[in-house]
Amino acid sequence: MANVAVLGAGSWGTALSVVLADNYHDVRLWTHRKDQAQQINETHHNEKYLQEVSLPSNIVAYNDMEAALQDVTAVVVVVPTKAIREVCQQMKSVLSHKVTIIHATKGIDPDSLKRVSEMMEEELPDDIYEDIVVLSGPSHAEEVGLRQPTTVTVSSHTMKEAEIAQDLFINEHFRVYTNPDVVGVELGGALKNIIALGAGISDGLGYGDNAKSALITRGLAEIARLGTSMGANPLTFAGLTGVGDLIVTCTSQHSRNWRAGNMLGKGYDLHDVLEHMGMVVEGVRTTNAAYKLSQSQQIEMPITQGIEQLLFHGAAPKEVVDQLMTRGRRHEMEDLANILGDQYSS
Ligand SMILES: NC(=O)C1=CN([C@@H]2O[C@H](COP(=O)(O)OP(=O)(O)OC[C@H]3O[C@@H](n4cnc5c(N)ncnc54)[C@H](OP(=O)(O)O)[C@@H]3O)[C@@H](O)[C@H]2O)C=CC1
Ligand SMILES: O=C(CO)COP(=O)(O)O
Repeated sequence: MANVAVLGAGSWGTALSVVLADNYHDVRLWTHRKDQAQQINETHHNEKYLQEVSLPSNIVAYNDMEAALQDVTAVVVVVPTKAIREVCQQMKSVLSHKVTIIHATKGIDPDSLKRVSEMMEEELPDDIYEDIVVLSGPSHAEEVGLRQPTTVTVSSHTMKEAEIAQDLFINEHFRVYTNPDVVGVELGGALKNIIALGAGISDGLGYGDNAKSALITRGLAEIARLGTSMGANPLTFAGLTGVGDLIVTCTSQHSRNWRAGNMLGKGYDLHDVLEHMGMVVEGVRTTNAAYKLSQSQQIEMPITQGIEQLLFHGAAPKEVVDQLMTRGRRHEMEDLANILGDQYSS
């Protein structure tokens, strides 16, 4: 059994700690809030996130990162995308031995346009890890915390590191696959949040299942279009971290992105929506990142473009839907063949 640090005591860090604790690892759940660490250790509940889940005694909360990282063999980073660089800098200042590093964050940085593992590689010295492992897939913390059946994928350039992560997490409730396509796994998990905002907006406007299915399907096409242009394998988007995560995030009321979109569709203002959520809604910043990438790579992403207009330029939800529905005519097979490559062209 291993000593594992989980950096980030939000919903997902807490749920992943439960999986690791169920596998008999000693889990150090690090939080940047001293009062939260104390509260978790006293009550064995995380009162702010995932309150209903009772935490096993082999999860101990820490506020001191140096103490949390002492003698660990693996570190799981689960903070919002915007905190990744800061947390890596803190890690770098106190970690001197080699560990397996896994991240479970889903986003793209709108300033540097980097994926999370790329930002981590920029911030961390390469002598403290072999490779960064990405953990992604359809996995709402609320269900994982209740030990409901869940499947995820771990990905790294070296299979050995992905398999170490697979061994740490896999159990009878939490099935872990491996996939070597880091770019595809990471982009699928980040970009689906944009489409989930769209699905929530559609539901908030009172549109039905036809509209949502259209968003999921055409959303997948634009995710795969940008993804393959950035080096992803198109097959990855047919897997758990592609269509799998897209389905769960667009259809589950656990999804923060869906819920935020739903309020936007009902006419609430973005600032008020984010205040109300009180948890990270990654799709907002990632929409801006993906929009900028689509512009620089000249990739057509009409749904992302519409959501960018709605979030940041005052477009009304109904106006965005009207624009999407009245675009020029398209040939579906040509679109799909373009994503898959020449061998599929008719
Ligand atoms: N929730 C889920 O079901 C899933 C989430 N994810 C991904 O996991 C990532 C984290 O999400 P989630 O846990 O749900 O988010 P939450 O909003 O539930 O929690 C975020 C946590 O990160 C902490 N945090 C924020 N900024 C910093 C910082 N600078 N330094 C240290 N800690 C910080 C927050 O602290 P504070 O309380 O002080 O704000 C909070 O504890 C996201 O990228 C999300 O997309 C992936 C799969 C499932
Ligand atoms: O990534 C998730 C499920 O796989 C969580 O999505 P939300 O951030 O929208 O809740």
